[in-house]
Amino acid sequence: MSGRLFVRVLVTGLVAVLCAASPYFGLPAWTPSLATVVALLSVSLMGLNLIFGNTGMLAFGQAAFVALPGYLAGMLSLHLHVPTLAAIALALIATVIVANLVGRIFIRLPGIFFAVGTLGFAFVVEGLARAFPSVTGGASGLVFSEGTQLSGDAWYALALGTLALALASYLGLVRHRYARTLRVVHHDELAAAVVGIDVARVKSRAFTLGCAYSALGGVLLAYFVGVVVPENSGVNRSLEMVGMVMLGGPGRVLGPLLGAGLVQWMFTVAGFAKQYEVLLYGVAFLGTVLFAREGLGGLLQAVWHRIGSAGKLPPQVVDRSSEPAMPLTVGAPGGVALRVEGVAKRFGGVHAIDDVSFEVQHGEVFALVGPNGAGKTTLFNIISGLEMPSAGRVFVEGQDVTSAPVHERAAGIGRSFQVARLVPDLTTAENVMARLDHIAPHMPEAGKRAAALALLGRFGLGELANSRAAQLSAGQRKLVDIARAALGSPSLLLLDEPAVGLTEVELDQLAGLLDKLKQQRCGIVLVEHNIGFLSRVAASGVVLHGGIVIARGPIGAMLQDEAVRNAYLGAIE
Ligand SMILES: Nc1ncnc2c1ncn2[C@@H]1O[C@H](COP(=O)(O)OP(=O)(O)OP(=O)(O)O)[C@@H](O)[C@H]1O
Repeated sequence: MSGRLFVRVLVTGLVAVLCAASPYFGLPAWTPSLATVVALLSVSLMGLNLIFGNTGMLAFGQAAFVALPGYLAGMLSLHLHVPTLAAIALALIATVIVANLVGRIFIRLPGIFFAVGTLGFAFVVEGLARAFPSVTGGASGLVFSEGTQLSGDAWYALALGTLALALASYLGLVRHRYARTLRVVHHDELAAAVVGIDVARVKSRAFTLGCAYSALGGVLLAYFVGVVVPENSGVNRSLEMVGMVMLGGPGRVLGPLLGAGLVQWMFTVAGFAKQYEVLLYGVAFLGTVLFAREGLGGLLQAVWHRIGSAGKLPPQVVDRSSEPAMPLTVGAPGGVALRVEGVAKRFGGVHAIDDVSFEVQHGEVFALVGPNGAGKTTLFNIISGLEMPSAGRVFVEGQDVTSAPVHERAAGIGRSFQVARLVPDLTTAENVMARLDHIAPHMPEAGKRAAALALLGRFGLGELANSRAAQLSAGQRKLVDIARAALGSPSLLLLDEPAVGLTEVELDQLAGLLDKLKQQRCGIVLVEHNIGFLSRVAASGVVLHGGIVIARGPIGAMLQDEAVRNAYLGAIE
């Protein structure tokens, strides 16, 4: 263990021990009982943090999954006389099953509908708790007496143990590959799908897993407090949970603990001056949203990094440009990388493209040209799997991929966008690794890093490896986006207006990059309005106009064609 790491572990351990012992210091209102509530609530909030903070899903009804296991366990004990531990276990299993079903239903809904759906679920759970008083205790709730069999200190120890286990599992889970995957999904679902992430599956699993944490904290909290009431599962409670996650720092490991600790302590202190309670909440939440969006966790992390990096040299970029980035899957010389066969797409009454066919060879740069609205993006979306065609077929390396989902095509098809779709707070290398996570899932972390550095080095972008994407110029981001698309030597690269916004130097860099990709026998399809650049790098192509192919062949002859000049005059002259 290095000296610096040893100091960090020692400091962390000391702080953890001090925090655990703090309820016995006689701080105002900070008692073992309150600390038990905070610890168990933090476990529940960790679930919401995973769903909302890490994955970006607007789960506004999370309290339902905190209260539900309490109700289920209570009803099993009360009505069916199931022993306590078995009732808790069964209640947890049932809650996770319900969460999985709810997740599967709502996860495919766009942001606000997911939020409203989860709110609706919270209403349903609260409504059921009120509607059947003979089973649920109605407005006065279900009372548990089992919790009193443990002393206050024993409860505190149990809560701390549960929190420690939850934190350890969370830290083990949300790192490296999984952390990057969640970041990319959170930031940009379309880019996530194109780098190979099965977005619906990732979101559904994160939701179920998050609900499992919420349920664990919730069921223990119900036994500790001795009662579960309908309000515990309702919308107000759910929104308070969101507020606590925001206050602690969304996506931060310690965010739930900090948020729960501060809010519950404020709540207890303000309890002595009840009229200030809501005002305190309001000020704390507004202050977070307006002035500290990274929450308390973000502030602490900044301080921690400052201490950790004092006197430390900036990370060295290792030049691995001479190493192969990954085993090259080189296409057969002269083979067909892409065949588009009679593809059509209708959006209602709009014929975006109609009966488009062409082939792209390995090692060829193929131009897809046309005025705005010609159907180029729609065609790219169909080839990469973001849209299904209304008619026709798409073959990559001779394989019919027409109905394959986008993430399953990612290894064979790399795609870049008009505006680079990188995650701003990940480094350049991490953004590149996010693609490797899914096209080479079994590669060890160190191997992925080496492969990312090698790729960036080979394309002259090695110096950017440790910079956050937000620090790069627009042109640099674009080059990184293109290099990332080329990772793993896909059979086919779809580049959407790669030259837009690049300086002369960057254009030369891009031309060099395309040359290297041609040598790797990659088939490249280029949508580009910069005719000078196009003529420099592409040999042949097709011109689309109004969704149909109006010209095809060698680039020079194609652009001289009368019909093309009429349709596309502004761009060519
Ligand atoms: N999701 C959609 N729903 C309805 N119409 C659409 C949709 N996507 C594209 N279209 C229509 O399909 C046609 C082709 O659009 P597309 O974006 O593919 O053209 P483009 O050549 O990429 O244009 P640009 O260069 O401006 O991006 C346009 O008429 C557009 O309005």
